[in-house]
Amino acid sequence: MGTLKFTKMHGCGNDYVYFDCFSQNIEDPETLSIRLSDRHKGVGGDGIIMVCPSDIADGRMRIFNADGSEAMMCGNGIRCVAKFLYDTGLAHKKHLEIDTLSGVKYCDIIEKNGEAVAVTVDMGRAELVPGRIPVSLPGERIVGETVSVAGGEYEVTCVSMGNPHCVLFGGDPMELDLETVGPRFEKDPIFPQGVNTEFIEVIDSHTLKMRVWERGSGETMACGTGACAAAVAACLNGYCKMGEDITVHLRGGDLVINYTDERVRMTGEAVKVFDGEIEV
Ligand SMILES: N[C@H](CCC[C@H](N)C(=O)O)C(=O)O
Repeated sequence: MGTLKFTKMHGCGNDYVYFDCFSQNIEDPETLSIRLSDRHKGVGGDGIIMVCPSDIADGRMRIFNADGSEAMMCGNGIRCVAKFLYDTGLAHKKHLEIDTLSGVKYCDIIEKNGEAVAVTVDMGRAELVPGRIPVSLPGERIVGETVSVAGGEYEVTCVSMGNPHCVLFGGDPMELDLETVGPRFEKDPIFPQGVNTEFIEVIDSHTLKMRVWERGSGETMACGTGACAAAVAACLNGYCKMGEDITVHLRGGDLVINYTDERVRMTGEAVKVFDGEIEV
């Protein structure tokens, strides 16, 4: 038996248990994520995130959903990883490079009184080719297409931000029975690796309201890659304009997204809640 030091952090209420893996090792992160994500018997969170050393960047992020599955990318998580590296001195730099399973991402720290309070992330290019999302549908891209999915006919736009997203536009997402419809999208066979699903109300050409059902974690208070996918989809469907800032209102807070052909940029908070130790 031993102990692991952790830091609880969140971005817009999307909370994870973070581990400094420069100085400690985690044998079985899948099992640990399932155990610690439990909000009654564990620490509580949407998963765990390991902050690891890297030969090619200032650090490397590994993220595990609450069900133990490892994901390719996490937008709220990478902002907190940047904050962790900056605040702890592991990489006390305003411009940080963080390696992920979907490549190196570039982060700019926004600091106040010597601490990182928010981060701007270059999330890279949005991927629209169905086979690379992946989604098993014909065509060069899936934008505003009505398809049979989740037991019904829905108009969807599919985007990868390193992880798969399915975006739908409609009325107030707070009126949705997300517990019922979310898993139906997540597990639908047209998404061979599962999918994160965003339900969007367009408020105006610069503002979206979003609710999300995340692959491997269920409803979360926010999803950074999901907000990026939603802004990309809003531009592709003509609700918003490329190159202009789009504010996405999520249940846990706001993110500002800017989408161009070359890259998607996201800005949002990164918050430390507490440090702790856990017996393993
Ligand atoms: N559930 C996601 C990973 C977490 C993404 C989300 N929390 C974010 O902030 O981007 C997946 O399996 O692709």
